[in-house]
Amino acid sequence: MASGATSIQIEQILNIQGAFRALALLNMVGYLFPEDAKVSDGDTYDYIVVGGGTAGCVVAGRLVEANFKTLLIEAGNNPGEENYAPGLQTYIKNSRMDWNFTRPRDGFTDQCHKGSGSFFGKVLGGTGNTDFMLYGRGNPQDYRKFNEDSWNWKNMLKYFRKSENLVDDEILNSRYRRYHGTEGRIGLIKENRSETQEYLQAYEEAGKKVVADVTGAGIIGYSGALYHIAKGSRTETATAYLSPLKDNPNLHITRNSTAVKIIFDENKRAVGVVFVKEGKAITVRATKEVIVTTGAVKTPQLLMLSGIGPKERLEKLNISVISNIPVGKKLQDAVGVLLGFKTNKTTKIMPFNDREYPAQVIMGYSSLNNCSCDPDYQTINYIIDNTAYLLQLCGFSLGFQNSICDRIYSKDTQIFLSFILHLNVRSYGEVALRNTDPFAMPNIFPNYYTYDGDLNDIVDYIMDYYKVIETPKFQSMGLEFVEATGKCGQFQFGSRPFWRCYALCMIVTPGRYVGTCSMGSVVDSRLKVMGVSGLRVVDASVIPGTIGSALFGPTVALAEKGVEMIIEDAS
Ligand SMILES: Cc1cc2nc3c(=O)[nH]c(=O)nc-3n(C[C@H](O)[C@H](O)[C@H](O)COP(=O)(O)OP(=O)(O)OC[C@H]3O[C@@H](n4cnc5c(N)ncnc54)[C@H](O)[C@@H]3O)c2cc1C
Repeated sequence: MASGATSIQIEQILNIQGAFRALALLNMVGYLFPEDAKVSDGDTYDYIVVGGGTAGCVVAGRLVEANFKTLLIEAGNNPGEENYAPGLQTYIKNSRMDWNFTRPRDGFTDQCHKGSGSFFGKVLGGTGNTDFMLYGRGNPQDYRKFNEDSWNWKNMLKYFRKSENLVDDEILNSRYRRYHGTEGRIGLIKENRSETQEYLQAYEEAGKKVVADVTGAGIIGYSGALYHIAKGSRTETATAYLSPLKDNPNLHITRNSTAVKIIFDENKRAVGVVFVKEGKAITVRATKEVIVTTGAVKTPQLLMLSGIGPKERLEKLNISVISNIPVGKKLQDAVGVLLGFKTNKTTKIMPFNDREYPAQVIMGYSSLNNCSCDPDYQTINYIIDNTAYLLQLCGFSLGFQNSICDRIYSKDTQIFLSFILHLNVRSYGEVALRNTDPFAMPNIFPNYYTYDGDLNDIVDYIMDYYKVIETPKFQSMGLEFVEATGKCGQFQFGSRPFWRCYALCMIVTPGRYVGTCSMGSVVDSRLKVMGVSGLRVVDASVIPGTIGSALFGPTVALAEKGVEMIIEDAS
């Protein structure tokens, strides 16, 4: 092990980020989007969409296509080159495009990390323009949590198909073809590199079902991952939905503009928004609706600052209550653990190609009960030849302490990482106002493992998954588990106390925040905010419980469905 390998890599990231900061001044991808709109106090639009992220760009784009004069208010600026080159994703964290949300240390789940937080996009395109680009859609069981027939899996499939443009012969020539779209806005690929095939074969020999595609028909099995990437470039909603409308006079975008309050008339109808740009407060009006799409952390904050939220909390801050509903209350995130393995496979030295995803990824769904069609846990498995990337991912993106990443690191041999994620956590957290300053971060309390059963489940899932690693094929590839924590050795290896200790230290929280404006308690099934009119929320915050995949795909589909309802209601 090279001493301090992780800290050297992190230093390199910081240097390169300095170069990206300078390049941002050139606004190199600015030509893809409309110029900033000149917005004055009192300007009126049909619709105001607050938040130009994953959902917001879909909503604004579709409204403009339907000939509505629409203002999109985005706190961030245009993206940069690093957003579009898949190999440069690591450099986005902690940059100008990161909200830098932090959460209080709980002393329990933060034993082995350098800080507590997650990076969410503050940029046109939002978190879909900064995320890890893995594509998923969840499973039918996840959509039962909506408790609304119109949002069940079968109905959502229409919007997944509508949004997707999948290019992959293996899937398109298989029985899974019918679950995917090929003419939508979001380009998708599945990489079929040779190393992936070898690992898939190992899963198959370990008794796992290997299929062409596990992204959501309730399949228990393994396949190569899908990515929201096309032709070597990240696909996301700003370029997909706004760029084609660049010259449309109905599309108005104001960047570097932070919405601070929604305005209501005496009938509790949302009629406008106040936002701050370059230190100046500007009030704009909507004749039809205000649509909030600022994501699972900022949407509850904006609603609460505007008087929509739990009465007792708002009154403590002297905010006049317009609608007493449980905004912020049902925060959930997926939670899981990272297992690191060394292998006996020599790394392939390949020239760095920023247009390629930096690792090969295999996605799997498993159930403890062999008869069940509903998966209990997901595994995301990274085959890493680029060992610099391993250190960047471990020490920077995931924020583990450097000593942990140094233990997993191997200079010359391939590393295999398995993330095991709980698909049905029962712990709930909260997003709450810290104060009435709209520029202050809200308090984020994810409350991981406050329901102890979640941690016990994770231990079960690790023990179940570990049987795969012990099979002859994986052993012939030299898979050797790394006890990276350096502190769980006091327990007998493989025992429940061992895995419990390990899972707490090696906890991963993938930023799948949902539930803070949950359907059924904050919005109705048409995404209208309860107790007021003229206001909807259309983003990941309305999803009532964890989804069994990363959230970009589900959020795009949700936005397609949401904006269809908005347009229906306008006529
Ligand atoms: C670290 C991380 C990795 C992830 N990796 C993946 C992945 O690999 N694959 C995947 O499918 N999903 C991934 N996700 C999740 C997924 O990308 C997001 O959940 C999804 O994009 C959320 O969409 P959204 O529209 O709800 O919010 P966002 O896309 O975050 O959009 C919110 C927008 O509102 C803006 N905004 C916020 N407040 C204001 C305000 N007051 N005024 C004006 N604008 C405002 C923000 O700047 C942002 O642009 C990841 C998430 C995280 C945190």
